[in-house]
Amino acid sequence: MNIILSNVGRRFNKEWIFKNIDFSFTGKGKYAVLGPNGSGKSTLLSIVLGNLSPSEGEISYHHQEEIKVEQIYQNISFAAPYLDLIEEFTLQETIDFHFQFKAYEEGLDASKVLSLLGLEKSQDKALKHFSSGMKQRTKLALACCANTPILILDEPTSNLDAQGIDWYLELIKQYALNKMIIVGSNQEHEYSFCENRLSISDYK
Ligand SMILES: Nc1ncnc2c1ncn2[C@@H]1O[C@H](COP(=O)(O)OP(=O)(O)OP(=O)(O)O)[C@@H](O)[C@H]1O
Repeated sequence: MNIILSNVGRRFNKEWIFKNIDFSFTGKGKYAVLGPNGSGKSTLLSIVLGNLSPSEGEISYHHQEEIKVEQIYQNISFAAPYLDLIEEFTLQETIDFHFQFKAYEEGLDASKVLSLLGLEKSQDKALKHFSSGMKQRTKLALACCANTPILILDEPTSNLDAQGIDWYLELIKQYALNKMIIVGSNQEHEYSFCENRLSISDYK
C-alpha cells in the first residue's frame, strides 16, 4: 500500500494550516506526524483518512492498482480520542458490531480481543459507564485488531496511565507491526517505534 501526497495544502477560511506537502507513506512503514498543538496533525490525518479534501494538491492511494478515495476506508483502521463510540452498547456488543465491518487480525476473535483488553469483568457494561482510559483502550484494541493494511492513530496514549501506555506498546508489537502505521503525536513515548517522521512545521 502506498499513499502519495502531491503538493497537498489545507486551509480553513483564509488561514492556511499547511502547504506544499510532498510525501509518500509506503508499504509497512511506521510514520510519526509531529507538531505542536494546533499545528494541523489531525487535519492531515483526516485528509489521509479520506474524511477531508485538500484545499490544493492531491492525495492518491495505490495497492497494485489505484484505490479511489471513496473506497480507502475499507483499508484503514483508525483510533482517536475525539472518535465517538456508541455509548449505549456494552463492550461485548461494541466488539461484535465493529467486527461485522472489519475482519479480525489472524488468530483473533471476540473473546481474544476481550481478554487482551483486560476488561472481561466489564464485558456487559455499557460504554457510557466506562472511564476515559477504558474507552481509549477499547478504541485502540478495535483498531489494532482489525485486519487492515493501514493503521492511523491520533494521540494514542491520551487518557492512558503508565500501565496503559505499556499495554498500548505491547498491542502494537503483537498485532500491528505488519501494517503501515501513522501516528499523530507530540509525545515521544507513543511514536518511538516510528522510523519515519513528518513534521508539520516544515510545511507552513
Ligand atoms: N473545521 C475547522 N474549521 C476551522 N478551523 C479548523 C477546523 N478544524 C481545524 N481547524 C484549525 O486548524 C488548526 C489545526 O488543527 P488540528 O486539530 O489539525 O491540530 P493538531 O496539530 O491536531 O492539534 P492538537 O495537538 O491540539 O490535537 C487549528 O488552528 C484549528 O483551529
